[in-house]
Amino acid sequence: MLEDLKKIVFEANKMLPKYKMVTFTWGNVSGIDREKGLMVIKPSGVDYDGMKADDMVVVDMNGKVVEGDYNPSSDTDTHIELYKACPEIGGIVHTHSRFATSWAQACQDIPALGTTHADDFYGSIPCTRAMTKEEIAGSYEAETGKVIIETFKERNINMMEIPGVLVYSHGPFAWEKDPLAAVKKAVILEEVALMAYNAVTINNKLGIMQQDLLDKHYLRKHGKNAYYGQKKNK
Ligand SMILES: O=C(CO)[C@@H](O)[C@H](O)COP(=O)(O)O
Repeated sequence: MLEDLKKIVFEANKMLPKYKMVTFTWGNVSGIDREKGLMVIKPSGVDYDGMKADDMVVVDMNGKVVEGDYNPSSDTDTHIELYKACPEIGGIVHTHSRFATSWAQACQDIPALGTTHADDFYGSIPCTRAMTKEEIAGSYEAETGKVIIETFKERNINMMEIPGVLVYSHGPFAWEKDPLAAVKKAVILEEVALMAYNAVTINNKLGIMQQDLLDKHYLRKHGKNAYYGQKKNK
């Protein structure tokens, strides 16, 4: 039901200020009803404090508003491009969380340095290239989505194994199978951005963590024999 999705997307958006992922009206969360071909997203520039579920904006997959009184988020076309590219995505989050945005502004991948990172991202979190003048002058947000997809294709990264990206000079996007899980992933992305910043500040000669350790932790949570949250064997 679209009303249920609006409530979920609303709750997910309200988690952003709760987890201190945004200031003022920055950031946005969306969800998708693939059967109806509709996306629900935060209204643009509306304060989180007074926001209601009914303020969420419903758009079709061309970005046309089909329900809602406000303009949809200015990042709507970026979200749409990501949903079109990866059918497994059910929720997308964009924030300006401080440390992830700092890595995006520095145009540096967030390196995989520890098991906290490995639990949720199967490798370094990529930063996109700078966009061309034409891309910026054109449909910037849609082009942003296309550049994200290009980054993952060129680097042969599975979007659900590393469900996050840094958009150069902009900030992080994170995604998951639903909006609430996507917000959790965005919070973890910010945490590992902070940890990585501290680690490289303490030791600027750090390399990426051992692949064996990365594999063990990622697969322990996401592999076919996942351990976390599973009932113990009889
Ligand atoms: O990067 C920007 C603005 O610089 C946007 O991503 C805002 O952070 C959120 O915009 P709306 O979702 O309110 O349109």
